[in-house]
Amino acid sequence: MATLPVISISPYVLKETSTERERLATSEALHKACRDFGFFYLDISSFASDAEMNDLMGLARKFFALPQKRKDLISIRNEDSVRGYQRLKENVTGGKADNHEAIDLYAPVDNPDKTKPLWGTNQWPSDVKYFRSTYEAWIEKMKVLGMIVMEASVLFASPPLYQVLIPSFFQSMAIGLGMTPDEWEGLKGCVDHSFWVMRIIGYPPLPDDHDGFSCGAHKDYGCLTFLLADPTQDALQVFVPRSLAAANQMASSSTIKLPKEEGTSNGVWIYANPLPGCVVCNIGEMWEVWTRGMYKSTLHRVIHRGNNYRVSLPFFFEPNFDALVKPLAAVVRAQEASGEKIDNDIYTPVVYGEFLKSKVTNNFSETTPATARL
Ligand SMILES: O=C(O)CCC(=O)C(=O)O
Ligand SMILES: [Fe+2]
Repeated sequence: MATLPVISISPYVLKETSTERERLATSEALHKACRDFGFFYLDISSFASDAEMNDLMGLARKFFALPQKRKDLISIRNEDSVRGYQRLKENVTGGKADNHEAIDLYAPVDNPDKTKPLWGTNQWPSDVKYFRSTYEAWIEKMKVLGMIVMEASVLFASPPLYQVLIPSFFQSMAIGLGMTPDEWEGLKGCVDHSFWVMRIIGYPPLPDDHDGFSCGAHKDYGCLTFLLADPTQDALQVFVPRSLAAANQMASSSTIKLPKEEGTSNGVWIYANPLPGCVVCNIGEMWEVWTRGMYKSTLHRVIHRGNNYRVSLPFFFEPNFDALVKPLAAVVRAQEASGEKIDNDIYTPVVYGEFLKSKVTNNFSETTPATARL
């Protein structure tokens, strides 16, 4: 059975030795995957080693194995209610407690003030040696990867348009979604101080009587997610419209009615099991706004019923906190040229930080869980 697309980023990582044809093939594959699924495997073996990834996993496991009291020392309740450690079931998605615990780290801010949502200071476990330095190094790498993938994916978003309108740029690598170089600079300026998020998540097996999921169905908020997960099988599920799953011969774990935010047709949940050397990559809601729906931000969830303790490490490469995210002129040109009818009201401009705040401040009180999705 087919899986989500697998795309190697190595032609962009090893730019000196790759050919333009290889880079274009990667760009085209990224564009198609973002357009069709919003989810794919990114082979990063040319960019990060197995040893690095294993170290991150090992440190996370050491932290989660600590006594509850030691973990609570860095509780989100000491801080701005999002930075730090959340106990099992403290995270809520769609009104239901998620069966996971996690450390959440956010981009550091100037003049931190923990009374302001999202504006506190990160909390690092002092009980696990090398935790901070190892994760800081990984975060720096993921920021670089974010920029590489952004540039690589915008290249091919509407090739026919840029071949027709700006043929002189056809050989150039800086064109993007039919973007002029200035437009690409503008988009880069929306992500060059990414308000990134790193989550270190631990999932005990989901009890049969738990009213909810390991992580309930949601879309990611921002730009690009790079998820490194341990080898546990059949935990992360991605929602794919039925026709697309059938056309790609994808196995489904279950069939359900499409969730209401996705429309009314049927869809299936397919597994996104980890592949060696790869992160699972998906796009967040800001890409949907930038591309007026050309790129899909896809629902996903985690149901971990196995009997091991699963660890996953998503890094969210997000827009700048103050970035104004609005449909890209190049996409509007492409959609108008193709005569596509787009409902503009769905994709109204949004300042990323405001959008994020509205997502995470739903439940800022002592008695209710501190963070919530959807
Ligand atoms: O643990 C996973 O596989 C996915 C977690 C996730 O989707 C998230 O934290 O946004
Ligand atoms: Fe997610």
